[in-house]
Order: sequence, then C-alpha cells, then structure tokens
Amino acid sequence: MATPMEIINNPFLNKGTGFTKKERAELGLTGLIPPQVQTIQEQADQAYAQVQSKGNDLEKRLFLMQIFNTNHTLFYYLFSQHVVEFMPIVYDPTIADSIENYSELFVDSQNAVYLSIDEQDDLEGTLKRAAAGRDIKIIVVTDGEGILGIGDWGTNGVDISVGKLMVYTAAAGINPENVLPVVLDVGTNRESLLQDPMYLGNKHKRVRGDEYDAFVDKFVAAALSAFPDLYLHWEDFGRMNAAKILKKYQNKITTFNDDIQGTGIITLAGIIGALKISKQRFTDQTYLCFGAGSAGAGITNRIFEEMVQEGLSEDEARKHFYMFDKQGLLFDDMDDLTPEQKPFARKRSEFENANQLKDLLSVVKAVHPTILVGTSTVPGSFTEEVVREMAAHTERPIIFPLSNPTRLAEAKAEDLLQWTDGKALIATGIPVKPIEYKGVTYHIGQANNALIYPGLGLGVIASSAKVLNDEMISAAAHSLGGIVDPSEQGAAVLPPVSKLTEFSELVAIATGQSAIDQGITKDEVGDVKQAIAAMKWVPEY
Ligand SMILES: NC(=O)c1ccc[n+]([C@@H]2O[C@H](COP(=O)([O-])OP(=O)(O)OC[C@H]3O[C@@H](n4cnc5c(N)ncnc54)[C@H](O)[C@@H]3O)[C@@H](O)[C@H]2O)c1
Ligand SMILES: O=C(O)C[C@H](O)C(=O)O
Ligand SMILES: [Mn+2]
Repeated sequence: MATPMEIINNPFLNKGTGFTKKERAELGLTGLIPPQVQTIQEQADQAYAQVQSKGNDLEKRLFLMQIFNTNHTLFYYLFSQHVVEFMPIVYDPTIADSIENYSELFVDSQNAVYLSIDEQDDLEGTLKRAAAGRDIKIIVVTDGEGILGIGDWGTNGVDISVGKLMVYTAAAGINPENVLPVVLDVGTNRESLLQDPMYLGNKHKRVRGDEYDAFVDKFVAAALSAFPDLYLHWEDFGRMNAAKILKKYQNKITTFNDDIQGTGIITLAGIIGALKISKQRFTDQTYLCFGAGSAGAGITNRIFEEMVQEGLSEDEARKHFYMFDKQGLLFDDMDDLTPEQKPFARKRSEFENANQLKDLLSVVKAVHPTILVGTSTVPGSFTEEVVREMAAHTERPIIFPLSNPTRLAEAKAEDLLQWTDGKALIATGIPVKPIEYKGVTYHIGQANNALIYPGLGLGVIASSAKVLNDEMISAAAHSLGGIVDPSEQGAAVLPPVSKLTEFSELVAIATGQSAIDQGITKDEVGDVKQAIAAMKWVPEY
C-alpha cells in the first residue's frame, strides 16, 4: 500500500482537501492536509476563480497545469465543466506558447516519457517504469519536428503529447491512468534551442536516415512489448517522416496519425456539413489544397477517397483535385514531389500558362476551385483578391484556413465573410467566436482534429480493433457530418465544441461498429455502445 506521502504526491490518487475524514484516518492523512473537507465542486469553484484572476491565457494554462500536476481528478472535473473556455487554454493555441517556452517554464514532467536517441538501451524498461503498473492503452508520441505550424521544437514538443492526451480524457472519457505521453528526442535543428543554455533536450542536430528509422522501430517494438493492447497515436512529425511511418505500421498494428488521418476526417466532415448547407453535390466540387504537407496531403487523400466512394472512378475523381505547395501548382515533371503529392500533380499541358501558376491567385483564376483548404503555415495567404476571385466562380465557396496556431491562419473568418458577402462556408483550425454580419449571426465550425481523434480512439479501443482502416475512418467522418442543422442561416459546418463529449461518443460508436462489422476485432464485442460506456471514466471522488 502507498504511504501517506506517496498518496498526496501522486496526481492519480491525490484528492487534496477532498479526502473525507474517514479516508484521512484510514490512509494516515490526518494532519497532512488542512482540516476542512471540501467537495470536488467547492475545490473546482475555488480553482475556477483563480483561473479568472490570471492576466493572460498562458498564465491560466500554467495554473491549470499546476492542478493537473497535483490532482488529475480535480483537473478533469474542472476541464469538463468549462470545455469551450478551457480548450484553447489547455490545448491549441495556448499550447504553442508553452512549447516555445518549455524549458523556461519547466516545473514537472507530467508523467511524460523522454526517450533519447542517445540513451536507447532500455526503452521498454523506461516505458514500464513511467507507467508504474498502469494499464497503458494510448500513447501519443511526437518527435517534435512539426509542432502545429511552428516547426521544430525538439524535446519541448512533449507538451503536444501531454495536451492531446488531456483532450482524449476531456472529450471521450479516456481514463488518465490508461495514457502515456512520449517524446522521441532525436535532436533539434532549431539553432536558437541549440544555443540556449536552458534548453532541456539533446543539444545536437536531428539524427536522420537509418539511425532515426531504427530508433523509431525500436520504440514501437518496446511500446508494444510493454503494452500489448496499445493504440499508438503519432503527432506532429516532420513531413519527411510522418507519412512514411504511418505507411509502415498502419496495417500491422493499431495505430493512427492525427495530422494525416485525423485532419482528413474532420475536414471531410466539415465539407459534408458545408455541402448540406449549400445543397451541392460532392462529386461536382473542385478541390484546391494549399500547403500539401502531412495535413494537406492527408486531407486531399480523404476527400479523394470519398469521391471514389460516391461513385467516381479513380481517374475521374483525380481530375477534381489540385495541389499547391512552395513551388506553386504541383506538376508531374517536378523532381521534388513527395510520394503523397505525386498522385495529385497535374500535367503542364492542361494549362496555357502553366509556367505562371506559381502564386495562389493565378491558380485560383486557372482552376476555379469550389473548395480551398489551407494547411500551409503561411499567414494571410488567402488574400481578399484570392477570395473574391474564388467567389466570382462559385455560389458558396468552401474555405477552410486550417493552419495553427492563430497567428499562422491563412485568413480570418471575419474577413472571409466580408469578402464573400456572407457566402463563404468556413471552418478554421482554432476556435472563432460567432460573427455578426449584416444582421445574421454566423457560427464558425472548428475543423481541428481534436474534434475527432478522441472519439476515434475510444471506438478503436472499445471495439478492440486490430487496425484502424479506411472504412472505419470514413464511418467516423460521416458520423459527424450528419449533425449539422443546415436550415438555420449562419449555421456552422461542424458541430460546436460545447457538444464535444456527445459527438465524441457518436464518432466512437461509428468507428467501433465499423470494426465489428468488418470482423477485425481482437475480442468478440457484442454491443459497441455497451463497450464504450464501460470504458468511460468520470472525474469524481
Ligand atoms: N486544423 C487542424 O486540425 C490541423 C491539423 C494538422 C495540421 N494543421 C496545420 O496545418 C499546418 C501544416 O501542418 P503539417 O503538419 O501539414 O506541416 P507540413 O510541414 O507537413 O506541411 C506544410 C506544407 O506547407 C508547405 N508550404 C510552406 N510554405 C508554403 C507556401 N508559401 N505556399 C504553399 N505551401 C507552402 C510546405 O512545403 C509543406 O508541404 C500547420 O499550421 C498545422 O497547425 C491543422
Ligand atoms: O494540434 C492542433 O491544434 C491540430 C493539429 O494537430 C496541428 O498540428 O495543428
Ligand atoms: Mn498536429
């Protein structure tokens, strides 16, 4: 049995002033906490008042993390009571500030695991010691190279693993005891970190090539050996590794890349929602991907698969897609295309002015997209001219500036509405408050993978699916798109974050049911809803 001090110092066990007199007597805690016993609601009210007194979102986040570090139950109780208010503080965009200042702000490892490429003798032992006997069902792992749109932050990236897992619990009721955040520290190429005496990660350039691949392989083997029922979630790897790693493992183990697959699902759900509003057909759309990296290519591929499912042949479907990256419109004669870009690269012969298609405006003029999705990290790139040009050729342009955090978004929702006279159907990566425009209140959907991955993971785990495949992914996307009420003027294309727990459950049911229907579960699961309900963790004493 744990000693009194071990209990108080363990965030999984600690209740602070919430321990009853009886518990205090039984556990030897009498006198080790102030005499008054508080209910969890009283503790939450007190903590919420403290949060309100903080001057900015980063301060609020730091205070909330203090509660997380000491008492997980109270943290999740409080988070679940204020999901809409706390999501942007605990998670994106404020998490970007905490990552950029990780070393300066460091106080606690938050039960994360730091696996260094320079000390890889006992990866499995390290993972097991971190779990300390807990039954780990989900790992979120990053190597910190492609954090949101802010790039390479080395070991600081661990915060994204911690933050993504917090949302798993807040949205889908995953027991915090079942999760483990991991960072693979393979170095960093950010010179300012390498020069910073305070930087807490490995102070050398990123290890690349075979040595990197071998380290990742070793990690996967160690994680699966330590935790056989693991669902392995990859987050914010660089463009050169993300898709490669996913491809290697997706048919072998239960695994998921959030930037590629999660973003693909939420964006498809948003487009389905938008088309419900505009009453247009999916197969009539022309899609322009702006920023064809992990997320951009992942989304394009998902939308493409949907067109094929809607009845188009692959060749027909492909004609509906254009990709734009640093080089401009992507053509098949370019020698620096990624494997994910190649299938969507066009022929120069399709255009009279192919060599001029190097800026977004010229491309929009040439291809007349009906859907424009930004995952470029280039702020303000959806200019007034670009948007007006797009709107001149389509009645309800679907425009999703998805780059995070806030300062990197391709456009502001408010501007998009103005430039299109309220016609644009918009989703953004970060939360946006409702916008009044010409007497109508426009609700802006948040196309952030956080709206999908918690439910998806819950569905996979509850159904004991062996893999996460395309059918399950498609089922997840459709489960969300159906919730939108298109009749209301100014309706959002995606459901609001305030309903996060409800629709996470819908996503979980759709995902889990698909696995069961396909017969790809490890155990026999009769009723998916029951299996999901049985997994739900509720923050209470
Ligand atoms: N809303 C969401 O749920 C969500 C999910 C994943 C990623 N994102 C955002 O998408 C952005 C990209 O993330 P990623 O993981 O795909 O990164 P990535 O590095 O894999 O992709 C970025 C791509 O943009 C391209 N790019 C850079 N400059 C450009 C320019 N001037 N014009 C056109 N393309 C340019 C890059 O070459 C690269 O291919 C980030 O800001 C990230 O926050 C959002
Ligand atoms: O973390 C987010 O907010 C979404 C996404 O995974 C990203 O990398 O931007
Ligand atoms: Mn991400």
